[in-house]
Amino acid sequence: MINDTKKVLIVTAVEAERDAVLRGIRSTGQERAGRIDVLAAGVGPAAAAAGTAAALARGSYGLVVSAGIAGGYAGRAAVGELVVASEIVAADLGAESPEGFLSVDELGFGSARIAADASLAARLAAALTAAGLPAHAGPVLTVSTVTGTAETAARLAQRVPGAVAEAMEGFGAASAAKQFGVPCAELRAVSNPVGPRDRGAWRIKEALAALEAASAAAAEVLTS
Ligand SMILES: O=C(O)c1cccc(C(=O)CC[C@H]2O[C@@H](n3cnc4c(=O)[nH]cnc43)[C@H](O)[C@@H]2O)c1
Repeated sequence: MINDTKKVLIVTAVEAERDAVLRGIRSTGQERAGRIDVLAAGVGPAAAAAGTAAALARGSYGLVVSAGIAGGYAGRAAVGELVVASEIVAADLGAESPEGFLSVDELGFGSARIAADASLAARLAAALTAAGLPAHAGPVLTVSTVTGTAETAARLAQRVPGAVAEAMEGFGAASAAKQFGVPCAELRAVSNPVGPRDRGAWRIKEALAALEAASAAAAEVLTS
């Protein structure tokens, strides 16, 4: 925790993710659990931003963590593995043009990238690895539409070299944290490969179990 008088806010999309995070944190002890609030704010960047901003306005938090399940990019993060964001990238925020995609950075409207707290991200990845959980650090993309074709997967992987995973809330939570001057992180468990849509192949139970284990392993780093 960056400021030990303040609490940690973990933001998930859905209640199943929130419950997995809470199970993991509570397994490490009540005192630690009392220093972390976990909020299910809804699916997508707008819900995450609104929910995170409302919580930050109400409470006194020193860190925001976007957490949940995610799609993993081929060769970067496999189903059941964890990812820790080095940066959180709004990968589809911009404009199409005949010459290709233009990011908001190129359009001159701010930035589609928010850096995660680098020291925290490194300590998180190390804690997961030390607990025997496979973890990969790199850019985590935020998309408003779940990737469902090999073409889109390839395009996004090319747009953000080194991308390890995609989800739908990180940039929203991180934008709210940035507005409040609070550092942020993103921690996800991979439920599916990014690529041609096959919802039946999503391993949600396995990913939620990995998220629970990761939350237990991460609790000390988040609160110290
Ligand atoms: O049906 C269930 O039991 C269930 C339990 C937990 C979570 C879910 C979700 O559908 C969560 C949606 C959430 O997952 C993220 N996600 C997962 N894979 C991807 C992906 O390939 N691309 C983008 N986002 C992904 C995302 O953050 C959604 O909010 C269901």
